[in-house]
Amino acid sequence: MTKIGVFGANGRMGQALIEAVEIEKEVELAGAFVRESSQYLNTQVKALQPVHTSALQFSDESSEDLQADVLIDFTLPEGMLSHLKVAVSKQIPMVIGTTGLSDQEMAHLQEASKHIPIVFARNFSVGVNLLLNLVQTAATKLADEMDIEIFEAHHRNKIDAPSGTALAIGEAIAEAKGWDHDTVARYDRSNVHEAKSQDEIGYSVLRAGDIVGEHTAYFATMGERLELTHKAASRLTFASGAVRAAQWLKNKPAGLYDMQDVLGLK
Ligand SMILES: NC(=O)C1=CN([C@@H]2O[C@H](COP(=O)(O)OP(=O)(O)OC[C@H]3O[C@@H](n4cnc5c(N)ncnc54)[C@H](OP(=O)(O)O)[C@@H]3O)[C@@H](O)[C@H]2O)C=CC1
Ligand SMILES: O=C(O)C1=N[C@H](C(=O)O)C[C@H](O)C1
Repeated sequence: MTKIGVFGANGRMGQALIEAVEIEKEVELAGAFVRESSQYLNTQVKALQPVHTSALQFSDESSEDLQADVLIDFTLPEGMLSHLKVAVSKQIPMVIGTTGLSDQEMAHLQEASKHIPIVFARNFSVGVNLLLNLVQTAATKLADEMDIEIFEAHHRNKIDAPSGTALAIGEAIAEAKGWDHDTVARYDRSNVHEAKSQDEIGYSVLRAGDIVGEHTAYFATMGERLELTHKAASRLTFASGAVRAAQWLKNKPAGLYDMQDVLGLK
């Protein structure tokens, strides 16, 4: 039995994680953690998530007696970093899905992984992790004069853009091509008054309504176009993947792992 603690437990992903823990038989909820200032502190977890049957209450993430076999964080970069400090000080493995990290924030995460095992993934679905392999095949097998573009669509409340997944797809393509991603990434063409070059990766973003998460990598040339698309229909997909990662991580040595390690896709 793996005891799981969920940070940001009142958030969209926090709620999906609680549901995923409830569904999976080999795990149990050790804690549903919210900020000290949260209106949900000390209220029943099920008041927010009606399908949840646990009698647990939301508890304070800064509490001294916070305990779990594995902690899961899908919050914001600032919150994730403070949760990471807690995990390192208590020597608890951590699964992290928070996106929008700066290079400096990523460096903190890498440093922490010298002390505890961490799974960090910008997408916990099986499909997207397979897609990361498929785009590398397309990038290496297709002719060099392909235009490469990545499109992503998410719900109106998503803060970071492009999505972590879009960037992971772009980085996978750049790696396969032997390109430096930061050099070839093109986020905005509004001031570029010239034709598309074939050694760049263009990104475009849509934010609307309740879209859970859609990503397409385009490989296009004269006369044909290959589109590799993934569509997530429910946040439970990501949450179940994170719970699976937590079970996999429980007895691993310190280090930085990703969802492809968990799924054996490397
Ligand atoms: N890797 C993956 O597969 C996926 C990753 N994500 C990522 O997960 C993250 C969360 O997404 P989502 O659930 O939609 O967002 P929500 O806004 O619904 O939830 C964010 C949660 O983080 C908490 N939080 C924010 N700032 C802090 C802080 N400084 N300290 C402590 N807690 C904080 C919020 O608490 P409060 O309510 O008190 O503000 C809330 O509980 C995003 O980065 C998103 O991109 C999402 C889906 C899949
Ligand atoms: O914020 C979201 O919702 C999602 N975020 C992740 C990302 O940035 O790629 C994963 C998923 O697409 C949903």
